Amino acid sequence: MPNTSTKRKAAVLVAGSWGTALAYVLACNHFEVVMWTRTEAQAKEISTQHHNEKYLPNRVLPPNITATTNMEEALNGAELTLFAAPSSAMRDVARAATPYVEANSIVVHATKGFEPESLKRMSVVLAEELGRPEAEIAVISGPSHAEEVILKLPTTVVVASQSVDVAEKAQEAFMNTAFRVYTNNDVIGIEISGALKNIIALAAGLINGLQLGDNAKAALLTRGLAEISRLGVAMGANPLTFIGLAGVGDLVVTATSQHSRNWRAGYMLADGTPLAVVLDRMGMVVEGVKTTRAAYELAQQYGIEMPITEQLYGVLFNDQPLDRSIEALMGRMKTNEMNS
Ligand SMILES: NC(=O)c1ccc[n+]([C@@H]2O[C@H](COP(=O)([O-])OP(=O)(O)OC[C@H]3O[C@@H](n4cnc5c(N)ncnc54)[C@H](O)[C@@H]3O)[C@@H](O)[C@H]2O)c1
Ligand SMILES: O=P(O)(O)OC[C@H](O)CO
Repeated sequence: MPNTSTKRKAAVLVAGSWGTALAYVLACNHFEVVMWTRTEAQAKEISTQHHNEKYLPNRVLPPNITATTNMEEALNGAELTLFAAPSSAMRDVARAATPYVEANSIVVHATKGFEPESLKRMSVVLAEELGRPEAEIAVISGPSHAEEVILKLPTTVVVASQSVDVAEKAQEAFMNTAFRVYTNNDVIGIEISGALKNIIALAAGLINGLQLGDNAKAALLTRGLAEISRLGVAMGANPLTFIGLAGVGDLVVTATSQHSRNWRAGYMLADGTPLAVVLDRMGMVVEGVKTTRAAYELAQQYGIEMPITEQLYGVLFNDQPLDRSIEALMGRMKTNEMNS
């Protein structure tokens, strides 16, 4: 059915905390936003009660955000299509959406992670499923907790695409006085920094939980950024991206905020709570867990040293005691700061 409305429409797939917060930004910018969600109950809650209680408790959504479980209804006539699924679900969501994404719709994703088995970046997964050139896909990333975006607290992010036109159209759609959007063309760097900072945020939660002090936290962030950049550059990123909003900006906000699910998961792990119990208690996606495995494997593929990732991998997946990990990091061979 052709969309005869003159209002600009955006589709947001799916309705987790980040999809909902970005839907709110678009709604503030006068888009008619239709979210796609898996369950009728959530679609009804959003469309009729204007709440998404599980993912953004106590927040009222404006009436120009509705939700549906019908993919065609969500995507029909949308000039912008935003994918905000967890990385492990991106391919399935994209595959279900593919027949209905408008040919001229700007495609943006907001996901911070890699596809678990293939280790592919999200724009690669989307390009494969949607049958679009990678160059036409944009990623939105940067220091941005949904809990603050929904309160209209000042937030700055980056939209990256190899296509200047796509990046500028996405910038125009999202930007407002509470939500400042920069453009960038380094999709690889933006996607890698957004994914890998979650590993360091998990480790930061552990450091806080173990009360290892501010010196340790500062060292973690700095050396964390060094290993993120090393892998990123090996994968084709621009090194300068890592000192930008999606790099150091997002690393700081995720590793120092109690809003962060990754930080909170690390904090809970510090007292010995098993990973499965932590994830169950969180009830929301903690991308850093799967990303630790992905980065560990990518580091081996690219021959890159990532000592923090390696130690966290041991803690998460091989029951390595935390004190052994600290010893291993502090007892590494003497080296030059600029080497590794
Ligand atoms: N929450 C934030 O502040 C924030 C900010 C920036 C980026 N992100 C990124 O956005 C992505 C989504 O995170 P979130 O915070 O919205 O997660 P969330 O846990 O709040 O919500 C996840 C949503 O995905 C849905 N979902 C899960 N598996 C699915 C599947 N197989 N098919 C369809 N739907 C599925 C869930 O029902 C839920 O609605 C992550 O990559 C995250 O790193 C989050
Ligand atoms: O809550 P987290 O840990 O998934 O982090 C949220 C955002 O990525 C912060 O920019």
